[in-house]
Amino acid sequence: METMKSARKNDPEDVGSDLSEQIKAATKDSHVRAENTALMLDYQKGKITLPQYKLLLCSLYEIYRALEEELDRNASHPAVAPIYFPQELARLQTLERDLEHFFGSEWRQRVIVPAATVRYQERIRRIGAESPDLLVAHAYTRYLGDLSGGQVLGKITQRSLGLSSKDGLSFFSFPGISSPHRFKQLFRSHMNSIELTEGRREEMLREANTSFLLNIQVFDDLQKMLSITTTEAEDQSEGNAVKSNNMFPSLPSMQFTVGVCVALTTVGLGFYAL
Ligand code: HEM
Repeated sequence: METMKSARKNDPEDVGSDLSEQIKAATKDSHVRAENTALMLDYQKGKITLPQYKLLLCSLYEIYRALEEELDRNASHPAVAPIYFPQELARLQTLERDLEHFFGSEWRQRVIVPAATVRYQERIRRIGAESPDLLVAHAYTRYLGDLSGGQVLGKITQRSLGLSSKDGLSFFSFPGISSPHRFKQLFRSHMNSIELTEGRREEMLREANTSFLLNIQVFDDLQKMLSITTTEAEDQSEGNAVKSNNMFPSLPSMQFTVGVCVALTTVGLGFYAL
């Protein structure tokens, strides 16, 4: 209680008592860091490439799979229920459509993610099992981000990749939301209706920063994967293997195999090139 009060007193932005205002203020620096990752800077410069976008989709798929499964499972939890908007927000099916567009009907075998994505997924699943109220922080970070800067990123993706239709861009589209601005206000007001003790509120702000950090680590890992694939497999055609010791196929059995191989040999493994 005391910590929160003094934190607020020292905050130059005079943050009020609403969770939505507090979470925005608490994650302001993390947001700047996320915007300044190499991947997001490439985005802002309109330099996103198809391999980058495809890899990003794979990680987003795994992140939203965990997030939306945990939100569904905890839909009636008193903290989760107010921000549970599957009709308007759910991204999993949009990501499946986009992945199928780029990888074909066998896309599930082609989903590869870096270690940071596995950590993010694990964090969401643990929160869902042990502290479901904190799923609010994860939903906030991803969904309000998608409805904010994410809307611009969608347009940039279409332009950068020279896509003439919206195929492959479902992720950015929210047909159930006519005004992202008004929907974000609704989401914020629902967040503000959640009853939290000061202790849980502090936890929530911490978790939101953890969520941003996990996103940053995913973006950084994706850039590393890309530098490996571009230096080692530049111009390789689809289907050729590339080397990496930081990529995880998303199937658990495959992850285990990869883990064992990496541990035993520390040599790179073969994956399909993007
Ligand atoms: C190129 C990178 C990015 C740009 C240009 C960008 C831009 C923006 C802008 C302009 C807003 C304010 C919109 C408004 O006030 O209505 C915003 C809000 C937000 N962004 Fe980003 N963003 C980027 C990356 C990210 C990332 C990577 C995340 C998290 C994973 C994120 C999460 C959020 C959240 C949660 C909000 C809502 C803040 C609030 O109102 O509480 N953003 N972003």
